[in-house]
Amino acid sequence: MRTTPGRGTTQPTGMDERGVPVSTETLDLEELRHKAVAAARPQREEGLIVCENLVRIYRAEGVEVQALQGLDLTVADGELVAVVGASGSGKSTLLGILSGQDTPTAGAARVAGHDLLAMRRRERRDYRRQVVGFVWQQTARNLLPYLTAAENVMLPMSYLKVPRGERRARAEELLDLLGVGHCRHRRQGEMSGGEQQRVAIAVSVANRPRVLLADEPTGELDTTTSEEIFAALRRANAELGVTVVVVTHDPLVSEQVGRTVRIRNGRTSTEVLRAADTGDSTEFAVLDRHGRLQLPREFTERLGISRRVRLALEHDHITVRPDTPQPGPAGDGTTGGMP
Ligand SMILES: Nc1ncnc2c1ncn2[C@@H]1O[C@H](COP(=O)(O)OP(=O)(O)OP(=O)(O)O)[C@@H](O)[C@H]1O
Repeated sequence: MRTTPGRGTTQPTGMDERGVPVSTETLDLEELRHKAVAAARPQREEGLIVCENLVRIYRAEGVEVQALQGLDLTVADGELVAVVGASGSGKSTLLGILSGQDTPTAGAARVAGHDLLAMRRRERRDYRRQVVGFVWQQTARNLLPYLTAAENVMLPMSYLKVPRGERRARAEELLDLLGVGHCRHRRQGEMSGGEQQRVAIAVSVANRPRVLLADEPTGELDTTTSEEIFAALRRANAELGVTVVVVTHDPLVSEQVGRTVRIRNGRTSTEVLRAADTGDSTEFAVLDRHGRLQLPREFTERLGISRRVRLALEHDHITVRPDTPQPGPAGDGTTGGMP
């Protein structure tokens, strides 16, 4: 006998494993609860960094801003990935979450086995000291002005109580690796912007983090100096094995790194992969785990696509067409489409 939904009356219809009578309504609710939990549970994906359906909503003075709207991103151990996107697309928000400075509103984010939504204070502190390193855009923000370059690199190691001799040796090794060994005795004001950023990279990797996060590290630099910074990031990635995620506005970045991920409206939309041997780049649309993809605005505007499209499965591709037929280029009545 079923209960009437919403009435609050429950009729015993069976026994649970302890022999306690269970109503149909209880069973239904239990089942629904299990289903909801299973649906919300992210599918485990391999990767050093795994973001699934990441949402970050800011609330300020009664106004809500959805900075991340279900972002998926997987970065393998040892990768160097650039994140690009228009201003306000959510790049810094993503980096703030990955660095452990901010927590997402919903979704899942794991970095090197740390669940970024569940971290308590102590784990978060250790995570920020040892698992991730950070380089900011503002050169002045990365270094303490009254310390020399070598002292700046040694500082994070002192938090982990690394012996002084070891600290000095590693600082010198890192500064040499990044091409700024000549700056070891200089203070911030005695170095160029590019040198300061390379010292900042040395500081960020001093404690051997698994991940290096850089937010617009070339934002205040000219093109040549920017290339030096990307070369330093590639060096840190190749020689130290640190996984690098760099947010940038630099339009030429896809020539500097193997993988460039574009964020649009708080979600990953496209990726450019660059072949290591030929240097050829190919752009892909990103398909999320629900099969959703974002069509490039220039395509949809060109074909007047706004709310709906027609999909057709061909033997080796899918066509996406406007819901109303468009005249072909030669006025031949064929429809415009996107193979
Ligand atoms: N603390 C905050 N409070 C309210 N809204 C915020 C806050 N931080 C960011 N936002 C909003 O969230 C959205 C994403 O911001 P975010 O800084 O992540 O973008 P971005 O892609 O890094 O932009 P930019 O390239 O200009 O730095 C924007 O609409 C921004 O106004």
